[in-house]
Amino acid sequence: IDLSVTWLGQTMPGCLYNASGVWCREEGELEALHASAAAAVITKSATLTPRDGNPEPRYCRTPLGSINSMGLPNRGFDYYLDYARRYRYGSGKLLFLSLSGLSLDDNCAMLRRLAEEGLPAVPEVNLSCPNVPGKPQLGYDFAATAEALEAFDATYSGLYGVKLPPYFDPAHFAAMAEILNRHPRLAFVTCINSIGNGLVVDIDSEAVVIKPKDGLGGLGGDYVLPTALANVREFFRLLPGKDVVGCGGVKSGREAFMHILAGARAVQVGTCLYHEGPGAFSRIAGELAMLMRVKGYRSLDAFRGRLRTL
Ligand SMILES: O=C(O)c1[nH]c(=O)[nH]c(=O)c1Cl
Repeated sequence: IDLSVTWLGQTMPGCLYNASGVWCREEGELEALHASAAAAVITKSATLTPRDGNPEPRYCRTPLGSINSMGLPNRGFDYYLDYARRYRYGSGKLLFLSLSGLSLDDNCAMLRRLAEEGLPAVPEVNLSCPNVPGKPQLGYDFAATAEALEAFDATYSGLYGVKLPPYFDPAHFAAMAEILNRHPRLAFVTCINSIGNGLVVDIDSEAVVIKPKDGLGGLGGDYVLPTALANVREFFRLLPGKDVVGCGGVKSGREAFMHILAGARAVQVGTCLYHEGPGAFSRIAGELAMLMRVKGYRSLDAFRGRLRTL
């Protein structure tokens, strides 16, 4: 059973890695991911300067997944760039740097700095952080997204990707695809980020469960799987020549299989990784391999994007 993935001009040993934000803010966490069965590593979304993020409690586990309003706590771009300078690319495990500047200038400054280093690390620009008060999600502003991508192309000459928020309407899928298809070096989109601004209520305390934004936060886990699969399948259809990375609701080989069937090139794990730790990657990979064996598939190419309609 071959779980390897060839994309971005490289071959990584498997198809699973972490969702940005989870188990990837500190170097020790990143090293634990690299040492695990994860096939790649992506860093916590970086801002130009370090951030403490929102007041706690800002993350809560629920029976169906998670809610978070972290507020972009991170060590700042230089910390992750330094890690990228020392990363062992020879392992075959790709390194992605997630960038989430608080302005277009900040995103371009980080892309410019990354371009100057000429490192194999691949940028994934986050268009979808839902938890910085006063900052609407760029990915829901089509004009601003179009402007940003023009600036990214002018700043960064390599391949890059974007992390998209979930969309919920065919007109929005079409509008975003029309914009994304203008950019040949935009090699992949990662679908989806958390479903923004959910509200979890604790009926015993009769209160919300996180402090920021009066309890509003991004949802992950079982809550988001059908929405994640829809975004993967729609953008797989609408973005010829680009890769789609599936993210959302993956907690076993079953959901990883669904994402790949929907068209995902590779699959990220967030909420499940937060709760289980990096051991989740070998478990999920083993379950996926077993599923493929039972179904008679020897590689991911044998079923990627083959979701049947009725
Ligand atoms: O609050 C966060 O840090 C956060 N939380 C999310 O669920 N997605 C994001 O992209 C970010 Cl940047």
